[in-house]
Amino acid sequence: MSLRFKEVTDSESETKIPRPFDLGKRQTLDLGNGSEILYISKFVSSDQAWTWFDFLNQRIPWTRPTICVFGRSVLQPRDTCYVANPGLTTLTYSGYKPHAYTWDDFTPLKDILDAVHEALPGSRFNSLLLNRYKGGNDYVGWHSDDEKVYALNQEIASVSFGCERDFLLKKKPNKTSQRRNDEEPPAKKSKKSSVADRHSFVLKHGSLLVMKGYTQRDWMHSVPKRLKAEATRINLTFRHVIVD
Ligand SMILES: O=C(O)CCC(=O)C(=O)O
Ligand SMILES: [Fe+2]
Repeated sequence: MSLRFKEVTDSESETKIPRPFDLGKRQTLDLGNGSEILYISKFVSSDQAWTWFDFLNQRIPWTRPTICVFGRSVLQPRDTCYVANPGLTTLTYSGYKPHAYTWDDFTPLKDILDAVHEALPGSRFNSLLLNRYKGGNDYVGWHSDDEKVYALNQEIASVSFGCERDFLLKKKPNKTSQRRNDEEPPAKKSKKSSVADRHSFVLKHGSLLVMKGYTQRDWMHSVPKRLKAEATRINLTFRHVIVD
């Protein structure tokens, strides 16, 4: 059923290819209706992940922009930076248009992108949103990455470094799920939706989480405040802006 993980060990790639990447255990979570989460807890070794963390923490030109939420201007509760292939449509989210740096500005980002492409055959990401959470007060609220520049079924690959944080998923109350649940008797309906419509992951240092299929159309995600999480976390979400 949808709550169970399927585990696959890709031990061949570990022994044959010398690299800092350990694609050991892959877990998949079927969210239903064409949405799926893939999680690789040891995507990169801890040492490699700390090397990249230090580079990103020190060298990325982090900014904390003012964004517009429900018509009000607020300081975004985390630092951010954006990198994209030249010539792509400009990204706008919450009324904010981040400056697009190029991959050449930060060479290690190309290495991380290569590692992600290698782990996800067939993927071709062309942009990257970086987030830095400087402690448990920093967060990202419930949202979907469903801006017009992305396809409805775009895959997003999320790499985490530093402090572990909870990543939550919540199903949108959409028509698709309504139609499916209409076939159930009312008592069973509410119980079923409360169990399977929320999931959480602890995103580890050096991990890769992939939101696949229609996850952005049908689900929301968040990284909530966690007052005990004192250390800094850096997260990279690789995306694909539609090219006409
Ligand atoms: O920090 C994370 O794990 C998620 C970030 C995120 O959802 C986003 O940048 O859209
Ligand atoms: Fe997101």
